Amino acid sequence: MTAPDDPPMIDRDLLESGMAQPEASVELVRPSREQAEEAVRTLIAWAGDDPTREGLLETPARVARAWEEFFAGYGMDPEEVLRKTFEETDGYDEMVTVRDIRLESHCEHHLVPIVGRAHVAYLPDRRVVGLSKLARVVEIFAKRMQIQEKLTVQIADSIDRVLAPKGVAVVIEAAHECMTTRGVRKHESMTVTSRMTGEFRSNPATRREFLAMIGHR
Ligand SMILES: Nc1nc2c(ncn2[C@@H]2O[C@H](COP(=O)(O)OP(=O)(O)OP(=O)(O)O)[C@@H](O)[C@H]2O)c(=O)[nH]1
Ligand SMILES: [Zn+2]
Repeated sequence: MTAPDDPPMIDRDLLESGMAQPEASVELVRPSREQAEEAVRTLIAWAGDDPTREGLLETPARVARAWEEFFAGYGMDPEEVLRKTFEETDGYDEMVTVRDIRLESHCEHHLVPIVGRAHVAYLPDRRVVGLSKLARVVEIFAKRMQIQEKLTVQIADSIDRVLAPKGVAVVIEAAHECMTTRGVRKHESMTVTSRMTGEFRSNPATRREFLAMIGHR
């Protein structure tokens, strides 16, 4: 039996499967699919409806499947995706920018959608990465429970770590449904976050060039 003051345990299988973020430090025991569906039935009843009526009978299973999509990013390794690079670039050393990457995430406070766009740029140092991989990295971190600031940093820093470029810039513009459909209900509000590393941080001209590329006012 575990003594009450033992250090918290991390479920190793869960960590290795990638379903837990590495910074997790509390006990993580992954419930079964059936337990997850039961939790949905509980929420339906708590909201005031009858989970046994025909229209809602399959809802717990559908919600579980939807969550597998919404949170698929726990099972994926963004650094693995970035590891395949190309060095035959004929000396290309200007900025590479992929802008307007559609972003769909969920806020970790209310578990409701965050929807917007991400713009990702880097200044290559000899090697470049497949363009789709930048969008894949956005996708992997977005498909987790997030706050926009952390999402922005995670995308930029993973590219920085794996590609070791001269700099990385990430800007995210997004609407948070927890601010639009509930709570303060500010329908038009957009949250803009950015993370700049290397030359994007140290050189105002590089930063300006990037902001012009993504059409920032
Ligand atoms: N910094 C940050 N805050 C977020 C993000 N997504 C949602 N939030 C905020 O998280 C906060 C949670 O505040 P709480 O006071 O604990 O929760 P709440 O009572 O539901 O707050 P209200 O939304 O103001 O009704 C709210 O201010 C949300 O707007 C995010 O990506 N980054
Ligand atoms: Zn929220």
